[in-house]
Amino acid sequence: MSKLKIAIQKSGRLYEESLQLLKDCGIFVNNGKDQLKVSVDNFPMEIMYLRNSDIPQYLEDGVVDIAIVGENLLIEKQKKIQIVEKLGFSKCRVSIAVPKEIETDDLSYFQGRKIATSYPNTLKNFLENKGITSDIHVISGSVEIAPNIGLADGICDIVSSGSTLFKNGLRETVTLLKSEAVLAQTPQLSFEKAAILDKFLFRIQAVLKAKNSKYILMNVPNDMIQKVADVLPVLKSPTVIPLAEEGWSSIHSVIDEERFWEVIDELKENGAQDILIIPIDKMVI
Ligand SMILES: Nc1ncnc2c1ncn2[C@@H]1O[C@H](COP(=O)(O)OP(=O)(O)OP(=O)(O)O)[C@@H](O)[C@H]1O
Ligand SMILES: O=P(O)(O)OC[C@H]1O[C@H](OP(=O)(O)OP(=O)(O)O)[C@H](O)[C@@H]1O
Ligand SMILES: [Mg+2]
Repeated sequence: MSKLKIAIQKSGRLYEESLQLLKDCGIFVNNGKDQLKVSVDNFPMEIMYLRNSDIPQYLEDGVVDIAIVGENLLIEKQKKIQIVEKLGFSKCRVSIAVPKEIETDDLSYFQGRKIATSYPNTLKNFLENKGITSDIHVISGSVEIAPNIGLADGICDIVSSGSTLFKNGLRETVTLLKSEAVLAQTPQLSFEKAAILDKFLFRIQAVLKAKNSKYILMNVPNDMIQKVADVLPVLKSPTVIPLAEEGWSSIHSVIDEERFWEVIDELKENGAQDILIIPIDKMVI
């Protein structure tokens, strides 16, 4: 029987959340990461632990079928690889930064100047579109140090919290792109493997939907049920269960976590009390 080969980062920013996602999908990995190729007992899948930066090539060559990889890296490596699902973690952006004393945010500052980066293709395309010609200096890590050691006038690198820039006396000026972890697939997938991918994707989507949703329950006077139901931005219609106390009901529903904060005041104004918000483990709609 075929197994779907998935590449996961061996160590780094994507590693833990990638494994957690597999676990949330009910896919249990027995071995530690020192073993670079691991089989899964309860799902037709084989896991390969690889460097994030090598993954786009492996996908293109069909060495692996699918992978969890940084979206920015797929853009950088310019491979024709399809993103199957955005996974919502390892969110970051690729930005240009300058020493904080440099006051301009204008890209023309970089005309003829030197920029250090680990993402030369992304930067080159961006600058070309803006009509700027710079000297792109490629380094593979610790890019933020470059201006301090006189290696470059600015940098182009990943920014998340901004703390690495701050600690190195740099200031973010222009954002080139936003990125998050994605599930990507090789261009050619057999019929059998595509069917396994569908099953895996179904599980991933159930996990992702559950992450963004909460189970909500509250007590409401019976004459206010309709008004409260109108306020709740719910999936279908809420479940209404009578309370032991005459004239009151408990309303249950599922709500987007973000929307909850928008409607909480209106729920209270319409008589909702004892509002509980509970995490959901999986969600299949
Ligand atoms: N500070 C960060 N916050 C959030 N996401 C990040 C951050 N740094 C990197 N990422 C994302 O995680 C991915 C992996 O980054 P990481 O630094 O772990 O590996 P890498 O340097 O790209 O590669 P390799 O596995 O080849 O050593 C990046 O491509 C990016 O999408
Ligand atoms: O804005 P922040 O939250 O500070 O994150 C940004 C930093 O994180 C990444 O480096 P990482 O720690 O992955 O080290 P690396 O250069 O060895 O990949 C990136 O290259 C930045 O240096
Ligand atoms: Mg990194």
